[in-house]
Amino acid sequence: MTVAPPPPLPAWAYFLDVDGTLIDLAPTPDDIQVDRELLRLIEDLHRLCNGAVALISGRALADLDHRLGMPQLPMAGLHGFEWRNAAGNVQRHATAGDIRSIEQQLLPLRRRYKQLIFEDKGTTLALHYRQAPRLGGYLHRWVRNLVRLAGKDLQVQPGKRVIEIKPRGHDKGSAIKDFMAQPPFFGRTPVFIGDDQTDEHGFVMVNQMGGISIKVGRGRTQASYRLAHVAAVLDWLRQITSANESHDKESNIAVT
Ligand SMILES: O=P(O)(O)OC[C@H]1O[C@H](O[C@H]2O[C@H](CO)[C@@H](O)[C@H](O)[C@H]2O)[C@H](O)[C@@H](O)[C@@H]1O
Repeated sequence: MTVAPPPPLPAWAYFLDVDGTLIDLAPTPDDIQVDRELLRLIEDLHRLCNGAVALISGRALADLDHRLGMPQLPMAGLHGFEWRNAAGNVQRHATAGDIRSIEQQLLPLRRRYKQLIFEDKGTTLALHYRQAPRLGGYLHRWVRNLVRLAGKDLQVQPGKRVIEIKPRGHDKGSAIKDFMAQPPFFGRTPVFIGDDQTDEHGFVMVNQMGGISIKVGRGRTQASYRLAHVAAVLDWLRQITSANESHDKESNIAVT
């Protein structure tokens, strides 16, 4: 069922997934297009919501900073394993599990299937098969088995044409909970928008907090609301900025 979310309010706290939510998916992680209009929208939202806007991504903070160039923006990276709060303090959670051994064991797969893209994010690893979708089932079984044999400290996080291996203990839900305990998020109604399986942790957390969870696109979800695609997300968020523009215009008219 498709339920449209209510109009957004500047008094809420906004947690935004990146790939597939703010930015259209691309053939490879490096191919995403970040346009100026998106950056302006994020900046406007951040200002109009008194700073209560954070990105919640599977990408690393360094990657997001490199692509977006917004070093002041609160963000959680690596599915919740690192985060930067509104004061600019960066925290990286301690991890267990031998991710380097998994990296070594993935080498034969990478040598055999040249279409696979391997993303080493330090704390987590991602194996992308968007260029070879038919390998998906086989790769998922292979990696699941590998991670199971490695013990209980690591887990598989499936995503869109990607299999990620990450430590247990943190996720997008825990990142949102951490942000909500601090200013300027504290006391606001949390909104989380995401499109992928890793975002389900965020939806569950926001639902528990009485917030607004929004799934982008199709598929089973714990989210309460749905938006069809990236353009619909941006249009929905723009209601805040355009309402403010018309308010400014009205005040200008009143003053002059
Ligand atoms: O949590 P997100 O911000 O949505 O990040 C999830 C993963 O996104 C990236 O991979 C996905 O997007 C790529 C570019 O569009 C696409 O080629 C790939 O198939 C998708 O899975 C990123 O590369 C991962 O590190 C993120 O975890």
